[in-house]
Amino acid sequence: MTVAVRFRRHLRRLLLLLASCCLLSLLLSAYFLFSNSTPSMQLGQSAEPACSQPLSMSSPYRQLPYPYPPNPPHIHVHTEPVVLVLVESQYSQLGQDIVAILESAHFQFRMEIASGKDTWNRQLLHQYCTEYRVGIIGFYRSTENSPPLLKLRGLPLVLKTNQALMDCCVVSSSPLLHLTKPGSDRGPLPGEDWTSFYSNHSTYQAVLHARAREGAPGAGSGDNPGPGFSSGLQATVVQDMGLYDGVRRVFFGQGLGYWLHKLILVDAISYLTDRKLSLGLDRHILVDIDDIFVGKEGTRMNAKDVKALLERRNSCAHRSPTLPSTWVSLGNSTTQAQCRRTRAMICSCATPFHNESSLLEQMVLNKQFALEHNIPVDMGYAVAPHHSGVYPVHMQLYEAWRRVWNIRVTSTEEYPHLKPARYRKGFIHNNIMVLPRQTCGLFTHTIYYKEYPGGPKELDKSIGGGELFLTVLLNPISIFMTHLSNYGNDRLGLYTFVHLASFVRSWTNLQLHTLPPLQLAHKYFQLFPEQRNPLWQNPCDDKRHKDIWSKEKTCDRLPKFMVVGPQKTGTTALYLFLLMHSSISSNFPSPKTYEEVQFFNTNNYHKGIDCSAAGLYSLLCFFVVLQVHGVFPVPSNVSTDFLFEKSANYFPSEDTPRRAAALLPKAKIITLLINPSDRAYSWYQHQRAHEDHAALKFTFYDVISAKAGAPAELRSLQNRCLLPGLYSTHLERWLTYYPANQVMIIDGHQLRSDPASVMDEVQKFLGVTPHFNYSQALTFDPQKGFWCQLLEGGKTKCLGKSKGRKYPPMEAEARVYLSRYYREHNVELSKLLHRLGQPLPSWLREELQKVSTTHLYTNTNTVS
Ligand SMILES: Nc1ncnc2c1ncn2[C@@H]1O[C@H](COP(=O)(O)OS(=O)(=O)O)[C@@H](OP(=O)(O)O)[C@H]1O
Repeated sequence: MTVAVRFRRHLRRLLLLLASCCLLSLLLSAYFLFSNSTPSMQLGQSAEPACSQPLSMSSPYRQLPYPYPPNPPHIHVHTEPVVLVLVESQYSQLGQDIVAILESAHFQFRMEIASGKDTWNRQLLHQYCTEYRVGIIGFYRSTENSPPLLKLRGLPLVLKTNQALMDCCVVSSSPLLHLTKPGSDRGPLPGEDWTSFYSNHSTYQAVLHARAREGAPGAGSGDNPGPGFSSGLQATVVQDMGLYDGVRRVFFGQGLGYWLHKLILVDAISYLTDRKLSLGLDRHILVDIDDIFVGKEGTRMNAKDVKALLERRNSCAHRSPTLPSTWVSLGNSTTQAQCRRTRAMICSCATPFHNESSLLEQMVLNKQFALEHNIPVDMGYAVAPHHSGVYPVHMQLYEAWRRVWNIRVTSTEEYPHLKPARYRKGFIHNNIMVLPRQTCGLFTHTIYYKEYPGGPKELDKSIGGGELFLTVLLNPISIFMTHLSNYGNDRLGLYTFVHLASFVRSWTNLQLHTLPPLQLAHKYFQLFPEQRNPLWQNPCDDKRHKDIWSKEKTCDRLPKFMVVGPQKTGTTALYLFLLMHSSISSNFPSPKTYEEVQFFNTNNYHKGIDCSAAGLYSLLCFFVVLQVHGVFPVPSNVSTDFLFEKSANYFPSEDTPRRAAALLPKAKIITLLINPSDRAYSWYQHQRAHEDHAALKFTFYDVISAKAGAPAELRSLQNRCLLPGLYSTHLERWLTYYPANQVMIIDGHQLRSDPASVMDEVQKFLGVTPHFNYSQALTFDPQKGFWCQLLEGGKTKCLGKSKGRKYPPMEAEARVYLSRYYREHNVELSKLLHRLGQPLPSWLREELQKVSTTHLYTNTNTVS
């Protein structure tokens, strides 16, 4: 199949999905794609962001399927708009620039590689956009081969290519403007490959104008570009108000290399989505001043510098306030020696983290010093030197901060990683709110404007539409770190923020504010509640994190694979069989959860991956620290040994796959499936054995067929019986986070009847050596009725009496009910297994057989 044919099919499927979602949600969306063009248009230079309907999976837990799922849980129900970005290649610079903006603005998007030369695609997209009122943003960039003039196919718009332009200005009457304030940017525009637009149709209005550069062809020629354009000026960004063919569009006459295009792009998305994807006008900024006590002699602030800082701050605060107030965070000495010498206010000192008492001792000294010198001690905000202990998290620091300083807020640029900056996030750990910190280019060693790395122009560029400006534009809350020396000498810190505020004020309608750290942090997590819970990563995957991760900690002991369940499918048998292999080991049992760690789906996760008394059950504690206490086997060889954990309730957990993939992206995942009806029944019997009140009181049929108004305990038992059996839904979730070749799906019935052959497959899947011969090591125990470990002398070691219980067979009525209940899910599972190239287990074939028999029966009935 050619790429074009495949893309066409893919696109058709995608659009059908989007279309059906539009109908479902009745949300209008915008959808941007490349403009269609004359035959000479090069899609290699085009990339199109498109807004469409949202993707969000309905949770099977939110709606219990009663009596049969009204909406099968695999149906996508869209609730938020999504941008669809069509790029010609994944290496497209323009595509990457667009994605960077969408990510920074927290707009959901989906990227597709598309060939715009295909007329069929264009027709399909046009039809889609017209029908669902989806807007289009297109970029046109001239090449050497572009004809000087060309007409856009199907639209009354003419393009003039390869121009050198100057003096760009924002057209004040453009209805597209939201963040952007009209203004003029004097001087030449970057590049000589600009395209401008002309039209006689009133649907087009200019958004940006420029003039031909003096001496360039066409300069001063007095073009008449059309009714929506100013005579003699070139329109380099135009908006189509949809009066011609019903589709609203915005066209850019170049990529996003020019800073003003980035600003206009954000407004264009907002305009075409009727403000559904839009940034508010408020921006909060906090500027920390660090290294108060440790600046080199001669570079520290003097009294005049302090006065200048305060004056500037007060004057700006008076005017609306446009220059943020600064909240001074003192401390952060670079070494412990300096720390001791200066006893700075919040000098937590990088080492030694493992020694909580010495950390506490030093903090107490620092606090005393602060109190003696009337330095405020009640801000609840601190930063750590080099981000040590904040991320990756060291419990000792968090504890000491809380106990000595009552710290409630900190900031770091390390979570989840330093780069790319736009991915930085916040989280809350141990009741301390950690905010993302942004970079502003003022490093400790940068003292003079003229010595700015790369030259002063670099700083001015960053302020004037570059990185610093974009940080403020795209983040509702920005925290910057500066250093004392930046406010002495030539006062580069002041220069930077005063100019930044003035640039923001001249080009945008943004309102700049500041707040004390605690209020700012509350605001941050109100805006981004989804960031509250952290997502732990492996500290050894990032060199910077590894460097600040305490020396006595190691990442070698993280699991290489996980048995994730679901419960009652034979996970304990698999666990026992795996441990018989000389290269495979696991955690030792815990008093509460026996062999299961249950880290990712319980409160243990919130304790973090660091080990302390509080984090006793955290994963790394199991795999790292408990070995210190002799609880965990020390591996003989880290690279050939296979550590694993088995927690059977991971399988249906919403959070686990995401959390596991963040910490253990390379881990292999093993899941076992038995007939979901048998699984439900086994769970019910398990609960009876544990004297669960509802399980003892109600029959199995009562449980599975309980209606919406049934008692809570009954409904809860029903959920736990039925929901883990929605296999396709749960598997799809795992497959969103792990590639298919890292996931093994075992037929649990086969494990029960022929464990040796299953264990051979498992060994192959894991790549574990040496090969272990399970057919010699396992034997069928007729008394137990299951396969068990064969011990020396012919004795057997079987699982305890809670595995392989004796109970009456399931009633026929319940089986019929459950077969119907799981019918659709089993069909979905068969499709999924087919997609993965996996054989169907015999229980699934039998269930599918029932489906086709029922269909036949229904059809016959209908005909007769
Ligand atoms: N070799 C062997 N020995 C004992 N039991 C075996 C074995 N192989 C599979 N099974 C089946 O495993 C079922 C228990 O599954 P789990 O271990 O996953 O249960 S749990 O979720 O950990 O409680 C258990 O379910 P019940 O029969 O309902 O007790 C068994 O059917």
